[in-house]
Amino acid sequence: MAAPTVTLNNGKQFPIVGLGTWNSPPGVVAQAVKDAIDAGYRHFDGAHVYENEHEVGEGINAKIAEGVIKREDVFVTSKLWCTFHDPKDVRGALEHTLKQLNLDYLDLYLMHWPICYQKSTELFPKNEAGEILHANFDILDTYRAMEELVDAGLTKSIGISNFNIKQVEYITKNARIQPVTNQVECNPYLLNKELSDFCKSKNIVITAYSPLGSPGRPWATPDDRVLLKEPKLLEIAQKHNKTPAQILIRYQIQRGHVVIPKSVTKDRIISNFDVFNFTLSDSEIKDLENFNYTERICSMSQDKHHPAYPFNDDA
Ligand SMILES: NC(=O)C1=CN([C@@H]2O[C@H](COP(=O)(O)OP(=O)(O)OC[C@H]3O[C@@H](n4cnc5c(N)ncnc54)[C@H](OP(=O)(O)O)[C@@H]3O)[C@@H](O)[C@H]2O)C=CC1
Ligand SMILES: O=C1CO[C@H](CO)[C@@H](O)[C@@H]1O
Repeated sequence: MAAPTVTLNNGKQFPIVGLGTWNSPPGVVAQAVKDAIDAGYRHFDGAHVYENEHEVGEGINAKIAEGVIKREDVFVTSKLWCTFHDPKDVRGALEHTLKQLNLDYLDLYLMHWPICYQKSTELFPKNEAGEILHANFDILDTYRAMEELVDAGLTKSIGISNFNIKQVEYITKNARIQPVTNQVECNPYLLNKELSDFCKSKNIVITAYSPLGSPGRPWATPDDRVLLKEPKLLEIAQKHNKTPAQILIRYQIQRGHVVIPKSVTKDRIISNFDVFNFTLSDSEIKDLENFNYTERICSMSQDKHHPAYPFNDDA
């Protein structure tokens, strides 16, 4: 089955379901990418900070070499990490990612966070007291350096991630090249309605990350509520003869979002893509949105004093 897409504000096609790759270990992720391509995925979400881009590229290139896909058939996303916000470091960061992926261009490059750190070989540079070494580049200056990457043909599109409404507005009002997406956490524990509506009004697609509640995140504790085990979700899944994960992925699609579930498990990779043959009713969606529990998985709380920290207005 051809991968269903949405049309971005620059006319490019963005496959609605992509494979997430955070916490996909080296030694495993190349096979996951290959399994995903065989299952019909044409969209891969990566980042410098995931430290596995070399293998993500290996998986993609293996399938190109086999003749299963051509480069132009897949949509490859990466993200500018917080240590490279200085406009003069932006191009080098993308070139490094392309080298890791062994690709000539990206389809989409996102500013991973509006917050930024001092340039470093460490991903999270810290002082001796263990505090993050923040930097203070204006997100618009960093974004303008990303616009030049489109001009240079190094990426087809650019976008943002973890930006709040004010930050999205600041970029859209001043950008020469509009961001195509804002990639943000979204699942029934974090609905992000206002942000989603605002982005829609600006013709910016929401890409929903941690759609399954990120059960494998490194800091999950036994006391955390587990989205995939919510009784109402299990009931809806049973009714449709679908898995709870398929219901959560379908929920994002019906909100008009693009969605990037991560898995390195072949049968999950396959079933997470089998979400285009059923529809949730309005009342089922209401039930999913009524779990009465709010959780932010990626809060980056160590950065809450940075002037561009996006979640200080959150309840
Ligand atoms: N822009 C940003 O700041 C962020 C972006 N992201 C992106 O979004 C992607 C997805 O989010 P992520 O936080 O990884 O979490 P997800 O919500 O996608 O959950 C992934 C976890 O769910 C498990 N899983 C996958 N499919 C199923 C299934 N069918 N049934 C049961 N369990 C399942 C996976 O296990 P297993 O792999 O073992 O099968 C893994 O432990 C990331 O991988 C990354 O690409 C994520 C966080 C922040
Ligand atoms: O994409 C992400 C996953 O992990 C990172 C932390 O290690 C987050 O900062 C980030 O948003």
